[in-house]
Amino acid sequence: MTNANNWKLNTKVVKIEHEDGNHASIPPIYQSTTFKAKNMDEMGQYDYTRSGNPTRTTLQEHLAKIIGCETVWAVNSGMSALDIIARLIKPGEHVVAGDDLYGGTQRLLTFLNTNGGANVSHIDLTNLDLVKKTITKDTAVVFLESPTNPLIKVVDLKSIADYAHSMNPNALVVFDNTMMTPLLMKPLELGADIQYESATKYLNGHHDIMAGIIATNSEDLAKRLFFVINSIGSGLAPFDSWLLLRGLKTLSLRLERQQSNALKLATWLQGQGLKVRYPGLKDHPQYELHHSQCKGDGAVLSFETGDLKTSEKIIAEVELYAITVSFGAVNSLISLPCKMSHAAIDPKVRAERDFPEDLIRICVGIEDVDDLIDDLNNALKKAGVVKN
Ligand SMILES: Cc1ncc(COP(=O)(O)O)c(C=O)c1O
Ligand SMILES: N[C@@H](CCSC[C@H](N)C(=O)O)C(=O)O
Repeated sequence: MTNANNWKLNTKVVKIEHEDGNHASIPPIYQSTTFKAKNMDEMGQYDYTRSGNPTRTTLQEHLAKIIGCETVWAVNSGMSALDIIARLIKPGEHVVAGDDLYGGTQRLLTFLNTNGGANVSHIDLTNLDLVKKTITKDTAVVFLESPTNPLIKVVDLKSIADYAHSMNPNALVVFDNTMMTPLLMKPLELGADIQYESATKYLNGHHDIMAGIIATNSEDLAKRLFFVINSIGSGLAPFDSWLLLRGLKTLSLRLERQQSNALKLATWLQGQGLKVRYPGLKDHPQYELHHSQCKGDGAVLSFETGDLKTSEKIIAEVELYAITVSFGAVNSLISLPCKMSHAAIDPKVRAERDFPEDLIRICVGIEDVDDLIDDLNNALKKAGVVKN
């Protein structure tokens, strides 16, 4: 009699089930393109790594347990995950997407829109009246992300999914859960048909691989998604699958420290009189909504200084934070989204969407929070934002 189904998520992330025949404690890396057939009529489970690989299977099954879903496919980046999902859209179909999605997501959806692949309406998904006006019986797919990167806006997944399905039972609600991870949010339980994540971020946690995951409870969707993955060859490579398996073991521990650091840093920044966006702050406009659908706040925050040059000076002066794009690694990062992660969005579009050019994004790591505050304090002083 096993108790495994009752294990808490903190346990499930650590306990990787696998069997390789030699009883290795850690899942081996099957760094092999091909697998031998017993004979010409019996191919066995694996033939070619594009179609399937045991290390990738171990990862996918492990993730399915963590997410609590039927199927997970591991692919070679978060963008690849989106591309695979987008191939389910038929030419000209109506797609509704947020106006504050990650820059790369916006770029791919814009490409689809301008190349006849889809008819995309980008709207403010925090406005439920607008959502109801825009989603119709002809809407085929709704793309959501929450909290958004980097404006930290929260969308009401359950209400939007219920409404989309009431208008069109076949509509696909697709949720990008990169910011929250399966530990803090369960999009499939809230009505999403497909959940995807850039595993490059928190799931791996060490900024040493690119990876994406796609999760669903629908057997039909799982098959259609696998058809695309196998056809275009976007399954995650064995070594990257192995690194992701390794990274996942510390996900819960990393997130715990990152979130506690993020809340302290956000509170401190707010104390300096800055406009801070973080869902853990009680005055976040969607604090209640966020906490009704998530178990934590993540570790990405952003703040405005009111002046682009001041923001640039702060970023130039920090010593501890790496100036890089991306988030979810164990070390803290700082960036200017309008010039870095979100440069792919036309500046005119950014302005229309109230995307502040001076917005600084911080992705909080696991360092000692006192050092993180000290370093930022020094930079704020040098930039003339604080006096002492
Ligand atoms: C919210 C979000 N979704 C998806 C992606 C794309 O993931 P990847 O970089 O792994 O392709 C990113 C960042 O790149 C992201 O921030
Ligand atoms: N040059 C890259 C930028 C990647 S941004 C990565 C990440 N999602 C973030 O928000 O920092 C590109 O063109 O995609």
